Amino acid sequence: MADSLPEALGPLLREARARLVAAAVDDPTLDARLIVEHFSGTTLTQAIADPEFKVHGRAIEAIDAALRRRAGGEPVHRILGYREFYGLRLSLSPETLEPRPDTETLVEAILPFVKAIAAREGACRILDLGTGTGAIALALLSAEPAATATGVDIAPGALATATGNAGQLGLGGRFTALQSDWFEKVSGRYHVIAANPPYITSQDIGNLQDEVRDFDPRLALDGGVDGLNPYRIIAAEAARFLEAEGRVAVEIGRTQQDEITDIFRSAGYGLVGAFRDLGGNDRVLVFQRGKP
Ligand SMILES: C[S@@+](CC[C@H](N)C(=O)[O-])C[C@H]1O[C@@H](n2cnc3c(N)ncnc32)[C@H](O)[C@@H]1O
Repeated sequence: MADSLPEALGPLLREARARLVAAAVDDPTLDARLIVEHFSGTTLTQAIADPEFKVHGRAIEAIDAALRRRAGGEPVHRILGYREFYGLRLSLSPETLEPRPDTETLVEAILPFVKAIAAREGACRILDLGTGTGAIALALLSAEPAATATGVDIAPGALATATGNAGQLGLGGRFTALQSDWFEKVSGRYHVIAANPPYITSQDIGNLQDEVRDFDPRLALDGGVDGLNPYRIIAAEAARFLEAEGRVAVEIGRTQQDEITDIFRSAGYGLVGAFRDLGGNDRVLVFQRGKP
């Protein structure tokens, strides 16, 4: 049985960090802070200004339980139940992928086009395929007030979470959730089709970091035998749902740029933008139909 946690905020943070160091957690300082602040409702400023501040017993119990889960390998954001994405707090659920900072590259890549269309036409319609928490759609809606988005997912639990997130962020009036196997139930035409589809090969799933393999849903990760199945479907079917001059923006695995460009070229699209993530990896491709 581990020692009980101190009540005073400063020592509590130190002990929380020490437990995570002992469990060889990757970033023990940050995770200890996130857990203590979340369950005690305190801030770093408070810990510095008033380290003797007493945290109440129920919060200590919750922090203790959360530290045990983290030490047992559960990702910190799964324990907190939310993750920040593009400055938005998004709730997670068992059926949603944890949105990653790499995916913010897609938002940044397509946002200038979304804004240009909204300025020219007074509206921009976005289709977010495999919306998960709603991350991509909601980030774009938060940045462009004239945009509307339909978030598609095959997982009903993901759509419930995305709808909840849209409501929490005051974006519910411009976000529609649609349960569909990719385009199966989609109708209408969109200026932007965005997707961060599953792109890990089925055989590589077992080699992923434990925190990804054991806690992100398999449906959000597995892109089939070569990891490219969802891109083939999107490239083959997007044209019927795109406005003239519309763009398709996809997140990709870091080694997939050439193969995915070929898939879209064969379907009549040209590559009009390629973007790297902050780690310098190829991460986002933007296509337009009829371009060389
Ligand atoms: C990599 S996750 C991306 C989630 C979110 N867009 C993000 O970037 O954080 C892929 C998403 O595609 C969804 N998905 C998987 N297969 C699908 C299908 N056949 N039709 C629609 N969505 C699917 C999964 O449920 C998951 O939410």
